[in-house]
Amino acid sequence: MGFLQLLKSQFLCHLIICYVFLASGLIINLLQLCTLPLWLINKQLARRINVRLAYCISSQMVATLEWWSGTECTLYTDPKSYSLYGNENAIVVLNHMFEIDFLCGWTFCERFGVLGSSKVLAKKELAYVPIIGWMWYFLEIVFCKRKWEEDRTTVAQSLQRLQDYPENFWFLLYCEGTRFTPKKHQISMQVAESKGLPKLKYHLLPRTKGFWVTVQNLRGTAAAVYDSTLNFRNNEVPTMLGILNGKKYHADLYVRRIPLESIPEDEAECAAWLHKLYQEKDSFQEHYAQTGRFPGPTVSPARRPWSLINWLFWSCLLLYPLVLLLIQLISSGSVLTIATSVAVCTAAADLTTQTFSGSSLDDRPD
Ligand SMILES: CC/C=C\C/C=C\C/C=C\C/C=C\C/C=C\C/C=C\CCC(=O)SCCNC(=O)CCNC(=O)[C@H](O)C(C)(C)COP(=O)(O)OP(=O)(O)OC[C@H]1O[C@@H](n2cnc3c(N)ncnc32)[C@H](O)[C@@H]1OP(=O)(O)O
Ligand SMILES: CCCCCCCCCCCCCCCCCC(=O)OC[C@@H](O)COP(=O)(O)O
Repeated sequence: MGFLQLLKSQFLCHLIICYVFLASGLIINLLQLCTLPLWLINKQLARRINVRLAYCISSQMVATLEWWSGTECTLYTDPKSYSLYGNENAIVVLNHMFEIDFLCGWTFCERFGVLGSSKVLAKKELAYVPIIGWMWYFLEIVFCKRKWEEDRTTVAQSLQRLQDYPENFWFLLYCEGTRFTPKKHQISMQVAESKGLPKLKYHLLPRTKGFWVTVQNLRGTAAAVYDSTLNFRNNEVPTMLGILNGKKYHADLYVRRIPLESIPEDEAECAAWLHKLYQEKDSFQEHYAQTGRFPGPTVSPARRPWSLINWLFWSCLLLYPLVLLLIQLISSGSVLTIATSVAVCTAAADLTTQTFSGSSLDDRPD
């Protein structure tokens, strides 16, 4: 293990990264709150400011993936579509298999300049997660309760509001609705069988209602669906904790651009179209399992320095008072104060480990 790798695995480094993220995140949430009166006066300006503030939060996680862990992200796509990425609104359909697949998605958003404005159809519970969830409120993220009777109107209304969004955005949809596990897969394939649909090997059966409502309400707003299929080389199982430990992964993303006009408007036809899409996605994963690559040409869009610059800015700003506090603490010589501080840090460390294990964020019953 080299010196740099040893450094990256040190708990103190993890504590610093998390401290900068949490402290800056709460400051940014507060700044976002201050933009509320502006919404009444100039909504578009308020939206643009919030896009930039959100970038300051999400790009820190991207910086951890790109600059700390050095994870490589390769894009398999048609060169004709490539020039459109980042220059139009799009609905992104992504498989949900890995703990960090959203982070890889964010990395591609960063590289195509749409990170601050990127959106997702997220479960309502995530709205209450400090920093990310609160940030999402100001980004007009669409939340669902996964109760169709309620979602059909609330989701449609939230999507309609995006019609005059002043920046290009990608809207992420995990049609599988939850992360892949063998147990969920088994149940989902029983549903497929009962509906007379072909079985999938690498995906859960897609939930079609969210896709249909999204396509219908973003017609005229989004130009295309980006059908995206993600996998990792050499059967890597990437985790947030691995990223924090500086472990380098190799992500491959296969993207097909499908014009929105080619997707059926009728609900049943749209559902059948989505099922067929997932059968195709399954065949791409099979191809990956057999050959170690997706079909078609590859490009590796370069990482940009902004996420690193943003992280360095917040680190300088927030580590300075922390160092001063530490010096004061040690020079106070009080055993009780020092012991209390160590206990608080240990509790924070425990909380971070639990958060990174993802258990609280990812808990739809099988
Ligand atoms: C160039 C680069 C390109 C790309 C880069 C990639 C990405 C970057 C883009 C953007 C990044 C932006 C942000 C990312 C950041 C973070 C993301 C993090 C987290 C968010 C993740 C989530 O929260 S996922 C959970 C929430 N989302 C969803 O659930 C979406 C999918 N669900 C739906 O669409 C649902 O239909 C619904 C939620 C709208 C409603 O759910 P409900 O349960 O009420 O209804 P359903 O229709 O789903 O259920 C009834 C029907 O389902 C059948 N059924 C029953 N059991 C199952 C089963 N196990 N599997 C499948 N189907 C089942 C049932 O039979 C009913 O069938 P009907 O025929 O009667 O409809
Ligand atoms: C700079 C980096 C330092 C970070 C330190 C702090 C870490 C805080 C991390 C918070 C990240 C929150 C991102 C939200 C994304 C969570 C993904 C998720 O939760 O997906 C849910 C789906 O799967 C469905 O779940 P189910 O309920 O169906 O199962």
